Amino acid sequence: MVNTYSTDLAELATWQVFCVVASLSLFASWLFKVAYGTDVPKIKGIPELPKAIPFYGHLKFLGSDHPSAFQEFYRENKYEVLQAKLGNRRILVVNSYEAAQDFFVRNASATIDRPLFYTFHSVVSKTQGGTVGTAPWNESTKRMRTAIGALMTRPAIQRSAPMLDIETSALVNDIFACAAHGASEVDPRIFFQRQALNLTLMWCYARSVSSARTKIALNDRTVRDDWLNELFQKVVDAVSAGRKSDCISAGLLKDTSGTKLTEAEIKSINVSFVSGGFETLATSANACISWLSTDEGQLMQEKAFQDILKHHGSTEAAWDECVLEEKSPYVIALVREGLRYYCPIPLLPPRQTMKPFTWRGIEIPKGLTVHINTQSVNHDAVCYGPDAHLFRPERWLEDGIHTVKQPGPPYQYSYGAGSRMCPAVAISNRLLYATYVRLIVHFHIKASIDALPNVDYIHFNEDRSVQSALSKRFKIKLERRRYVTSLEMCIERSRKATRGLYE
Ligand code: HEM
Repeated sequence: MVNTYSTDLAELATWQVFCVVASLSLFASWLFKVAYGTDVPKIKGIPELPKAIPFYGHLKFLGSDHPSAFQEFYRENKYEVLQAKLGNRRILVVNSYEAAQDFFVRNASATIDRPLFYTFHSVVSKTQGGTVGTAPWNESTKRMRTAIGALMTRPAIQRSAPMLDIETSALVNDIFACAAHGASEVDPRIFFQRQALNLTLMWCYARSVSSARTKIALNDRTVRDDWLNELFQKVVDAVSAGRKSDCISAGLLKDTSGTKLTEAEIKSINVSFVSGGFETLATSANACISWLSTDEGQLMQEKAFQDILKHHGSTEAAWDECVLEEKSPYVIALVREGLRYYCPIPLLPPRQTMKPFTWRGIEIPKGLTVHINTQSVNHDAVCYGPDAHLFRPERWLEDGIHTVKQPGPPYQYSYGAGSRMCPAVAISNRLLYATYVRLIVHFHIKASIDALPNVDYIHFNEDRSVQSALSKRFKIKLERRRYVTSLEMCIERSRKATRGLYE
């Protein structure tokens, strides 16, 4: 007779073994998925970076400077678009100008979304709310972009001229004073940072900051967040009390149109403006001035000076008009070349595909993260010619010498392109134009002998592991132009014209 007790035990043992094996296989399959899997499967037809490792994907292979690693790979292998794994996220990186146009301009509606990142959206952005530049495409983002569009019209920018006047005039005055009126050398970085920060603060909250507070605000995120909340609350109080406050926040709070924004959305626009504007503008201006200060740059300053006089008429007219109109083609070219050459954001904030589309016969799926490698696109020799690696404003002018025709809008990718392109292109170009004009008409900008700038388009950046570039420190000397004596008069005229406009 069969012993039922021992049969049961045997069955139990088999069952236990089965359960252990099943659990182990489930665990192994889960582990494999976590180690090697990606949110979107591999895309057929697009080359993938080599040397992915479990869990990290290509993060270690890419090192701390992702744009340069991708750019190098494009140069060596001619891969205009590459795929890579960052942890378990599959990304596409676009490295050539032509492919960037295909993805962002010709397929603008398919690349309008932005991905959600746990760390950013759940942790970092808790303090001030997210920015428009990191928000996925939804009804709220649509409303915010519409409101921003209305703030960036040509008449709105013309109305901002006094703000630009105050800030560019303050920059010239302060930097010259700090350089002991030409007697000593000066590190210009903090002045450009303060100019950009003040511009966005005035715009959003009708307030500016002292240099001491700029330093604290630049270095301490918590202080900055508290302070932005404080500034916003002041505007809310002023609007509730019926007091006049001439700024974006007040305008949006009082808006009675059908697209009225919530307070959280208005705060988000403010934070987007302050964070979107201050690092980018300051980096572009600082880097361009570093180039101008070199020996080669002296010739460019001279060409710019002559062109400014030709198109504005006189130094004084240029000082007054530059905040209202960009008349000098050479300075316009200088602004454009400065942005092309020194990318304030070398790898653009990611987009996410909203719908599938076909690119050169390859199916690009929905829900895929796409980055534009601006550093690579802006130095793409196929688009800009064999001298793409040189800083040459003349490439944007008809000079009859150079045969490669430069691209039309967006000219370069530092502002991005397509449906989520930077909405502040016109005002940023105007501020950079006015800054260069006001410095060039009064000074020869010369590099320091001991603290030379690094003018290389990759190595100018102090920390290549972070999203926004920041120029390494250097010093310049400001020598007054010999026959131009109107500096103090110009500064005084700006001061009088804008007195009492802002606190
Ligand atoms: C030289 C100056 C600037 C540069 C190089 C720059 C660059 C950029 C770039 C690359 C993007 C992402 C574009 C894309 O995904 O295609 C962006 C977005 C944005 N920028 Fe700028 N920016 C500058 C100045 C400013 C200023 C002054 C403001 C506001 C006052 C501003 C506000 C924004 C906003 C709100 C977005 C988000 C747009 C969206 O996601 O829909 N930017 N900017």
